[in-house]
Amino acid sequence: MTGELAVRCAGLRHSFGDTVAVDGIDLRIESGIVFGLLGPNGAGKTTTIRMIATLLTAPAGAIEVFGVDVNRRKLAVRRLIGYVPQQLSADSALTGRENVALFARLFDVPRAHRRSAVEAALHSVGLDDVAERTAGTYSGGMIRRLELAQALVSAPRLLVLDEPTIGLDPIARAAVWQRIDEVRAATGMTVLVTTHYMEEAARQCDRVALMHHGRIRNEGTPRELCAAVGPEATLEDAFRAVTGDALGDETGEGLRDVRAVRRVARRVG
Ligand SMILES: Nc1ncnc2c1ncn2[C@@H]1O[C@H](COP(=O)(O)OP(=O)(O)OP(=O)(O)O)[C@@H](O)[C@H]1O
Repeated sequence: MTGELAVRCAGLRHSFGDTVAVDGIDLRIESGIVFGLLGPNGAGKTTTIRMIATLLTAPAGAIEVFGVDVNRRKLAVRRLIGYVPQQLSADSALTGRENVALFARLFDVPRAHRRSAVEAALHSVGLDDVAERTAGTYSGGMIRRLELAQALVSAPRLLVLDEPTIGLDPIARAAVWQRIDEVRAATGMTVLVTTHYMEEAARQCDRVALMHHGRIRNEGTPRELCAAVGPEATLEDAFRAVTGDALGDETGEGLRDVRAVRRVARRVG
């Protein structure tokens, strides 16, 4: 580990009207790690990462990505980041290859390298064989891997994933993480992921922050956070210990109430 910071946030806030979504967050994410932002629906995770990914302006607070100021140099930051949103970002009418090529253009991959970058991204997620099929014919797990390829095509130093495995079966979830792990091993890419799958976070994340009502309530390695609660404690226990309630429920859906499907239904091509 180099000690270089991939992300630094200080005093980050955001409100939607009267709703305070993010209420003064400080974060330091070291380069090269997988960092998990955990919490129930409505905790403020998506709002936080959208500000880090330059998609939402931070009205208060400072954010730097690899030392670059997000508020002042949005375009420079965008070149460093691959972002996989919770909402569907693949076009079901385009082939897998066309979808990735579109992102290569959008993210300014130099024309001379575009074709090889697209092929490398498709290969890295194991979709080479189906690249000529329209995305509308893909399974949920394949769509998620296609979206990963879209985010990876610009060779980001920071990959930001919003609930990357929501609604996927265990095999598809494992496949998504396997691909992420392989790219990390090859490139040293940093990963920032939001999730409310606590077991997955315990397995995949080097460090996690527990978020509740717009604030970070605790941060550390999964092992540290669990050990602080008890010898047999899980991350869910660690979460309960800091929030003091039955796992959040900030929007009426509990932490355990995993939405069965992605927010936007897949169009069938
Ligand atoms: N565009 C918006 N307009 C109004 N309120 C919003 C908007 N986006 C988020 N909120 C509210 O801000 C709060 C934080 O939402 P956010 O989506 O950041 O939480 P989250 O932890 O990512 O949860 P989820 O997993 O459900 O997305 C919630 O109360 C939510 O209803």
